[in-house]
Order: sequence, then structure tokens, then C-alpha cells
Amino acid sequence: MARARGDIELAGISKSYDGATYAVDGVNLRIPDGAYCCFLGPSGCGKTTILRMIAGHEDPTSGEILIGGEDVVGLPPVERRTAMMFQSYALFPHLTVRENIAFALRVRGLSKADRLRSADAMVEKVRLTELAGRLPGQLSGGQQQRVALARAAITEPRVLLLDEPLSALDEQLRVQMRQELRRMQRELGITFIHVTHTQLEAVALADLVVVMEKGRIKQAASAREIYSAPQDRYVAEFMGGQNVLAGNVQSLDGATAMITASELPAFEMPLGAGSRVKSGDAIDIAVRRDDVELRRPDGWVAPAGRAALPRRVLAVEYQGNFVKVMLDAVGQDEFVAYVPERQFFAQPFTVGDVVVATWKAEHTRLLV
Ligand SMILES: Nc1ncnc2c1ncn2[C@@H]1O[C@H](COP(=O)(O)OP(=O)(O)OP(=O)(O)O)[C@@H](O)[C@H]1O
Repeated sequence: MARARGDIELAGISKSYDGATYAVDGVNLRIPDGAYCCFLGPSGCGKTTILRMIAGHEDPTSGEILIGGEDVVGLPPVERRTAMMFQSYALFPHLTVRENIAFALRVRGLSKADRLRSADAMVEKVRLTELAGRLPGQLSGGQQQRVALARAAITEPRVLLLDEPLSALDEQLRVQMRQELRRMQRELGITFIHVTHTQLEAVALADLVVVMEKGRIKQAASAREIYSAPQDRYVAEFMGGQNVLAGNVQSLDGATAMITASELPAFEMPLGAGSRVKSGDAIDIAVRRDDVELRRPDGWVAPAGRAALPRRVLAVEYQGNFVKVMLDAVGQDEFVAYVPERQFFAQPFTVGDVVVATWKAEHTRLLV
């Protein structure tokens, strides 16, 4: 039998719990079969509600949810062929690892021997063979999580839904389990939908990152695109690593714009194809913190094609392979440069130093 398709389409789904406010507000999204998709956003933005609607634990107020082309709204969870892995792993304390995993097959009407045989194969896949006879209480957090993952995967779902799966683990284990999740997803070849409020987690794992705010999708794209081409101030600030400045379009000349921002001398930047800004528009611009270079003023004049912003060093924070240099705010916006560690220590700056923050004009991004 051909493997069931696990592509998902959310078509205009909304959810209101109280009939007045919307936890999810008109979401449209296609998630390809076999993708690792992360929903990312601050607490309360509706991530879990979307997950629960896909699983069938919650009905949308309006809209359609298609899995493998089939509208699943109204179908009970077991008929959707999705499985959910919860934050608290919800393992049975009196059953061994093997029995916990086999238990998920009880509804399938398999004999106990068959269930245990399948469980053994899954135990091997999640690398728990040595621990198969232990009780959950005798396992570490990471090991318990693997059991939970195996228990969800053994039902052969076409979509695996994970709600903040790594939040109970410490930092080191989180990184390890992140790799483990990705490995499992590749091995099983099914769609994973993972809810998180941690940017790094989403960026490290996902083929498709969905950034949400107040029940709506702000941007859905690859991690690299979201980071290097954020759509607006919200996404840029939420993903981090960027300076976002409020500015103005002073004038336009074909595909270039003369941009000014508070205290930033006017500079020319290329406009992307299809840009619709007009002269005089108030805009936001973003520049990556690692695209900013710091220079000592010493009579240095920025050549054409570079933006230059005179500033004072407010704070310096060592971060290992780079140094975070915080500069005086630009208007309301903070401004930070990430200087490679070796470069910084070849000519260190200290608090109070006057510097020129400069970057290639082409590295400036116009946010809509
Ligand atoms: N069962 C419920 N009844 C009423 N309101 C709810 C219910 N579940 C969630 N909400 C509300 O819906 C909104 C979205 O909640 P949801 O749990 O989907 O957000 P989230 O992004 O997953 O947040 P978190 O990261 O904190 O889990 C919130 O305002 C929340 O208070």
C-alpha cells in the first residue's frame, strides 16, 4: 500500500473560544508532505490552537483543514492518522519502555506478541534497546522523551505533532534532542509539525518556519529566508540578530532610493524588484548585526555604497566567537554590532569610545 500523504493545507482557518476574540485568525498555509515545519511565536499567539485543530482536539470556528487532500474537520483524532507528542510525556509509570511503546498499538487489535515485536523495532530506531526493560521513573528526561516519540511514531501517523517537545530539557540535552528529532523525521519520512517559542530551535530544525503574531501568520518560509529577508519589523525583531531603524525615503532614482533615518546621514540603497515605496514614505530598514563594521572615526569618510552612522559604545559583551558591541540608540531603536572575536581583540573598543558603524548599502533591507 502506498504511504498516506501527509501534506497539510490550512484554508482560512479561524478559531474563537469566546465568540468575541480570535485565537487563530484567518490562517492560510500549505505544508508539503514530509516537511519539518515549526510554528514559532510568543506565548498566546495561537500556535497550540493550530496544532490542536490539526490533531482534531479542537474544531475550527471556520475554515478547512486538509490532510493528504482530504478535509478532516469533524473527523475524530484517530481517523486523521496524526499523532501528538506532548510537553509532559505522559508515560505510564508502571509499564516498561517496551510496554509503553507497545501500548499505543492496543487499539489496532494486534496480538500482544505482535505489538511487542513492533515495539522492539521501534525501540531500536530510537536507540533505547538497552533500556527497554526499565520503567519511566528510571530514565532521564531525554530518554523519556525518546520513549514518547517512539510511542507516537509506532502508530505510523502521516503527521506527527509536537507541542514544545524540548521545553522540559536543559540546554545541552535540548541541542542533542533537536538532532534526534530531525534524524527521526528523516528516517520516518513523515510530516513533523513542531510548536516552539524559541527562535533557535525553529531555525535549527525546520524546512518551513511559520512566524505568528496574534493569531495570524506573519511570514512562512525557510529559516534562511526568514532570517535574511524578514518581511517586516515584527519578524526582524522577533528573529533577532538585526538592527531595525525607522526611516524615510528621501528620493527615488530608478531602482535606488535615498534613505534617511534618525541621525543616520542619507545613503543610497538598491531597491528590490517590485518595491512599491514612494518618495516621502516612512519605512523601516533592517541591517544584520554581523553586517555592521565598526571603525574609529579618525577622519574616515564613508565611500559611495556604504552607510555610516557615528555612534558611541554603550556596552561590550563577550559572546565567545564574536563580541556584541551595543551602541547608543538611534532614535527609539537600539543598535548593535557583532564583531568577530579575533578582529575585535586586534583593536578593542571600550565603553564611551566614539565609533562609526558602517555597512554596505546593499546589505540594507527595506521592510514593508
Ligand atoms: N481552551 C481555551 N479556552 C479559551 N481560550 C483559550 C483556550 N485555549 C487557548 N485559549 C486562548 O487562545 C489564545 C491562543 O492560545 P494558544 O495556546 O493557541 O497560544 P500559544 O501560542 O500556543 O501559546 P503558548 O506558547 O503560551 O502555549 C490565547 O489567548 C489563549 O488564552
